[in-house]
Amino acid sequence: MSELSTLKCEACQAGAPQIEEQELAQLMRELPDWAVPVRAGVMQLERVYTFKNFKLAWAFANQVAELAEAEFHHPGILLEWGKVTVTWWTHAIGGLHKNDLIMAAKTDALFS
Ligand SMILES: C[C@H](O)[C@H](O)[C@H]1CNC2=NC(N)=NC(=O)C2=N1
Repeated sequence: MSELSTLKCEACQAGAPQIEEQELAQLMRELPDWAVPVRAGVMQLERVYTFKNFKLAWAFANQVAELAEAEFHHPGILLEWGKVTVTWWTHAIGGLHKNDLIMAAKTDALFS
């Protein structure tokens, strides 16, 4: 269990700073299976989880949705046959906040 996954998201509003590059690099060591794409200038965290069939992928997608609602921090979730792609970023700041890394670690904890 990563240390990140034990943390709680902090309330984050527009104007909050994006995570610093150095802290991001350090914390990404706890998220080895996640990529950091930049889309339309927005830095994101993304991981593809694979499953034996659609039903298992669907169940995991639902768990991620429940987690997001519980933390009131929401990802992009792409559900396909045997795959779920989860993308975290903070809409309010148009980039990555430490909350996104916490949520990525919590998402990994659902999968393990
Ligand atoms: C209105 C606004 O979307 C809400 O305050 C919350 C909901 N969930 C959220 N989720 C994410 N990923 N980023 C946000 O900025 C965000 N804001």
